[in-house]
Amino acid sequence: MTVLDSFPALRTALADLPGSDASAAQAAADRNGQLTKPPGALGRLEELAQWYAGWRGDPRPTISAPQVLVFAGNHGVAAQGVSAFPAEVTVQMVANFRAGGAAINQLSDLAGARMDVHALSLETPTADFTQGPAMSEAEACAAFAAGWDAVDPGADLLVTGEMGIANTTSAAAIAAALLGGTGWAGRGTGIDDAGLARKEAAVAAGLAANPGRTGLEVLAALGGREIAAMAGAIAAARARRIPVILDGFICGAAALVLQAERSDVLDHCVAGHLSAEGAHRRMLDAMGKAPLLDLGLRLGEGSGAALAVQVLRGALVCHSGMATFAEAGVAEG
Ligand SMILES: Cc1cc2ncn([C@H]3O[C@H](COP(=O)(O)O)[C@@H](O)[C@H]3O)c2cc1C
Ligand SMILES: O=C(O)c1cccnc1
Repeated sequence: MTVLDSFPALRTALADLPGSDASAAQAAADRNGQLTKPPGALGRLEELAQWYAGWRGDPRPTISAPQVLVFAGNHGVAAQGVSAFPAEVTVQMVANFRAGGAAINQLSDLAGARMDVHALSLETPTADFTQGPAMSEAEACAAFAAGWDAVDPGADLLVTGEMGIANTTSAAAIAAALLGGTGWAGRGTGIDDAGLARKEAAVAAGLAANPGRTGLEVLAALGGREIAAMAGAIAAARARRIPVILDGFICGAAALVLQAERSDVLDHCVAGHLSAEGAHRRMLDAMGKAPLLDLGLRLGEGSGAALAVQVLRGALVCHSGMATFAEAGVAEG
């Protein structure tokens, strides 16, 4: 049982995470070189298949048990008028997820994924970070641990998604604190110009009220429970060698927190898509990740990542199912 009750304990857990299986990745690369296609003709699909093979320790893998995790949390900073929607929408959408009515329900079904929804203390929003830390260390650790424990050890692929009105403000503040610069706030649910100005002011106030923090301290100071839980789930997936497809801007903020703690911690993750939230590209650049899809989505919930499961599946059905030149009697170039 991994102990996750303090930041030092979380740091120990992150330091202990395993790496990819180099011999499985090499065997997959060798197989890729023998498949009936011109070298490199499947583009990024080839790289994806080898990456997945390495993490699963299987040179010829398939995806049979994907899991989609949706975490929900409420944010004190919503009181600053930073979302186009009221905070009650968070709990209402949790009911919608449970009834099967949200976009992520449809996309999880399409991906053949198990989908679990975890509502995290919705009746107790985080504190408004423009005034001080959003969460205590204990609260942040509890949410991280909830995310860690939510990962199905039998899953062979993980998508992490979220729901939390005002969480694009929280994600922007995390990015600003960890990466520096300005312009991290975007339109989120579709806020107007006055709202965007309030959002930028809230991010600036959050940084001023929570100075000099790094990694997990930033998560507690400016994050939310669903963001902490996504960070915990992404880390737990690596502990079990389960590859992760990252979703949009908010999921990206959770990933950034982990990266700030350990620079190579996201090696088991790919970026599912480029969100229409303006600063997502900058965030992905900082992670060194190129998105698989670019469809103008700005929903969250794990939606873009769930769609990208199909791309990864495409990579693996080719890699694992194709004939070699020798098997098919096709002449090599
Ligand atoms: C009906 C509805 C469903 C959603 N599903 C995801 N989000 C997305 O919007 C929120 C972030 O945007 P902001 O920071 O502007 O509040 C998050 O809950 C995110 O998951 C939704 C938002 C709404 C309104
Ligand atoms: O990219 C995201 O995750 C996102 C963008 C806008 C609103 N909700 C989520």
